[in-house]
Amino acid sequence: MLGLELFTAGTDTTTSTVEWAMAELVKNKKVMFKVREELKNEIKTRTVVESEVSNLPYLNACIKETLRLHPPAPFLLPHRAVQTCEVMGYTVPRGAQILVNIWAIGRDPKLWEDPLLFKPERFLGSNLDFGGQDFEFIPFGAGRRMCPGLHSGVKSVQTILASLILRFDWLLPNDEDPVNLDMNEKFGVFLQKKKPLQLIFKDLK
Ligand code: HEM
Repeated sequence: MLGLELFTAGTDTTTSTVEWAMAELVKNKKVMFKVREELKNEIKTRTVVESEVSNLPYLNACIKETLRLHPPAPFLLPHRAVQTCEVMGYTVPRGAQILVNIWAIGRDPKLWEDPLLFKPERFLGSNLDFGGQDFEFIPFGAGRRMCPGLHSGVKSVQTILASLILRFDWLLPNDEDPVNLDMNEKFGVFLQKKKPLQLIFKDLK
């Protein structure tokens, strides 16, 4: 049972993050160029292994920026108040169900400059991390019930993206202009791309 829970909690979240990151990279050619350059400089093997992906600041900034704009669990998981408390002048009664809208927090113009733009640079040279301490950015939740799969999830996303970026050029079918790529979302427990991303991979050699 635990294995099944870990499997379901870990797969949709990880694949959704990879899909949104790929969509943003296809759409933002300059970002893709920079991330590919970083990977070419740092990774010398043809097959990327997990131990190689930890020191890739720009790739990591791209992953953070993806999770800011497209958190796979847009309301976290439902929580319940264990006791009555006051939050910003509101009374939250004991037993109330709490949904935290991290999708909206990630796009709040009071917290983020140009919130709707995909700008990984905003995370470079910043200590802002998804470890649950910075409440403006909690794609893995925070506190006792935060995601136990954070490290393995991030490692998987890093390794998958690094492998695909280094090895292939990514093209949209029918010569579609990436600028017009459909970025609409389908809301649910997990946030998915409404139109699944389709790409053609061309071997970079
Ligand atoms: C990019 C990948 C992932 C993201 C963004 C993500 C995000 C989240 C979020 C937001 C929560 C709810 C936290 C809260 O409500 O405070 C959660 C819970 C959970 N995640 Fe992940 N997750 C990811 C990968 C994984 C992986 C790989 C695993 C397992 C191997 C996993 C296992 C779990 C489990 C078991 C819970 C429930 C924890 C509890 O209720 O105490 N997750 N995750």
